[in-house]
Amino acid sequence: MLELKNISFYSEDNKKILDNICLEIDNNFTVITGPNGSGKSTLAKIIAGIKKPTSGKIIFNGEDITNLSITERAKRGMSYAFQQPVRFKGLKVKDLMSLAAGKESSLSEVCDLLSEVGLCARDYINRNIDGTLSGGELKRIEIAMVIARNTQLSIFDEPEAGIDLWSFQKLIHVFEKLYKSNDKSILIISHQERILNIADKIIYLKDGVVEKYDERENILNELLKSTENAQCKVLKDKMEAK
Ligand SMILES: Nc1ncnc2c1ncn2[C@@H]1O[C@H](COP(=O)(O)OP(=O)(O)OP(=O)(O)O)[C@@H](O)[C@H]1O
Repeated sequence: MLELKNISFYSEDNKKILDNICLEIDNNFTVITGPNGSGKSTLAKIIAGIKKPTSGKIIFNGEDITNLSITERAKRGMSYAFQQPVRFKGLKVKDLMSLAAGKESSLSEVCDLLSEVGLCARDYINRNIDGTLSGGELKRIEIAMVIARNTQLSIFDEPEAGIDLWSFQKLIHVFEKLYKSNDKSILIISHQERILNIADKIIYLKDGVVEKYDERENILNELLKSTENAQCKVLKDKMEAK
C-alpha cells in the first residue's frame, strides 16, 4: 500500500533529520516509535504531504505521490491528525464533522463520533472550533474528524498528547474498532506502551534511521527492556552523582 523509497530530509540549516528511510507499510496497524527528536513527526508529515522530502520517493497504491499536495493525497485516501491540532475559524464542530465525512451528517452520526472520542455531544456539537476549546478537546475533535473521513490510511501523530487517562483508554478502543471494523490501515506515532501493545507492526526510529521494523511480538519485549535499562541507567547515574 505505502512504500517509502530512500527518503531523506534535511532542515533549512542543512541538518540531517531523516537518513535514507526505506519502508513498506501494508494494510495493517503500524506504530512508529522512538526517542524524542528521532524524526517520527517529520516522517509522518512527509507521508501526509505536509513536508517534502529532500530526496526519495513515496508510492501509495502503486502511484508516485511524492509531488502531490496534502489535498491530492487526501483524495487518494490518506488523512492525518496533527500532534498540535489546528483551529478552523468560523466553523462549528458539527460542520467540521460533515465536511470530514464528505456528506451532511445526521445529528446522531455526529453524536456517535463525538462520544467515541469521549466528548459529550450535547456540550460540543454547536461549539466553534476556536481558542475557547482546550488543547485536549481540539485534539479529540481532530481525531473524530479523521475517523469520520474513514480513508484507506489514517495517520495519527501522538494521539495521546494532551489527553487525560480516561479519554485515552477510550481512544485505544476507537483505534482497535476502526482497524478491525473495516480493512483500513492505521499509522500511529506513539510512545505509549498501550498503543504499541495493539500494533501489528512496530517501526523504531532513532537518529533519523529505521533501527528496527518488525511484527509487534518480535520487537516489543526487546524495546521495553531497552527502555527499562535506559531508565535504570538514568537512576543509577543519579544515585552515583549523589
Ligand atoms: N525545520 C526544522 N529545522 C531544524 N530542525 C528541525 C526542523 N524540523 C525538525 N527539526 C529537528 O528534527 C528532529 C526530528 O524532529 P521530529 O519532530 O520529527 O522528532 P520526533 O521524533 O517526532 O520527536 P518527538 O517525539 O519529540 O515528537 C528534531 O531534532 C527537531 O528539532
